[in-house]
Amino acid sequence: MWKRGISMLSSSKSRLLNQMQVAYGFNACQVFSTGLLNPAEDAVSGARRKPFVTFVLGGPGSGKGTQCTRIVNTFGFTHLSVGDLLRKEIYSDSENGSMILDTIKEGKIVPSEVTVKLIKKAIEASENNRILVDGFPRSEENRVAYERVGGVEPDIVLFFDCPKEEMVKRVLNRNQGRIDDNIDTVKERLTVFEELNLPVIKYYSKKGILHKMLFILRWKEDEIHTLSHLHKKQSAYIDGTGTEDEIFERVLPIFAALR
Ligand SMILES: Nc1ncnc2c1ncn2[C@@H]1O[C@H](COP(=O)(O)OP(=O)(O)OP(=O)(O)O)[C@@H](O)[C@H]1O
Ligand SMILES: O=c1ccn([C@@H]2O[C@H](COP(=O)(O)O)[C@@H](O)[C@H]2O)c(=O)[nH]1
Ligand SMILES: [Mg+2]
Repeated sequence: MWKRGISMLSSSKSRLLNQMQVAYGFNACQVFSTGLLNPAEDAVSGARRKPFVTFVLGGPGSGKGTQCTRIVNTFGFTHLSVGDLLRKEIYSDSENGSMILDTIKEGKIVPSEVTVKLIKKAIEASENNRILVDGFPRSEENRVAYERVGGVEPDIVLFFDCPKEEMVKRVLNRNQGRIDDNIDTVKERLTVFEELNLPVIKYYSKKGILHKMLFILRWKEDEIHTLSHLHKKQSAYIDGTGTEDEIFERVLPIFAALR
């Protein structure tokens, strides 16, 4: 699968990968073949290896899905968009379908037991050891429920920071027919993000596994100093503004060690 991926690389992607080789000292082909060498199961014992999990966080329209696609193409991760997993449930006759539909329409958060079960199932079904979990955990309750079931924390947490006005603009221009891409739901999603998701981001920041620091700048200025003072060493800034290419340039160094 990865070999086929390489042959399908467009010339612009190849150029970008070559630039990466120069900038970060690794070879794009190595990255793809590492995907082959990093299956979910141990080659000798056949036992399931601990997945290498990255949580991708950010407000609505901050560019999580867009950047996940690039990380997948470059570093051989499997992308689990939790929003997409939930949307599939709506159309799959699941007992929770109508509850999920209502919750998404309202911009609220689906109960942890539902999302954690879906994530666990998707990780177990993946043949890849590298997993991007996009859009989860949305709340402290989500985070604790995931840790209780999985027994582990994520290896990396990314946070795409974006001003509210830009996020709203992107969501309203998305044009993918999502039922929550309207001004009323977006307003609610922003409120939920601020009240329930920011505490999760702050938690990971304190643990030193958050690859983003200056988010506080846009949300709670008084806390910038404390957090950046405590966690300067472990943090890398991902500003979610600018072009998709510019943002991906900020993401690349975080995964460069994964050869
Ligand atoms: N850097 C960018 N500049 C302008 N538009 C962008 C940028 N990155 C993504 N977009 C566009 O903004 C919209 C939202 O992006 P995306 O779907 O990746 O966000 P998201 O964080 O996954 O949002 P959600 O939480 O609602 O799923 C898409 O239409 C995407 O094409
Ligand atoms: O962990 C999650 C993830 C998502 N939701 C609900 O889905 C929508 C859409 O999610 P996107 O990540 O923007 O695709 C979100 O607003 C929530 O209603 C959730 O409850 N829990
Ligand atoms: Mg998304």
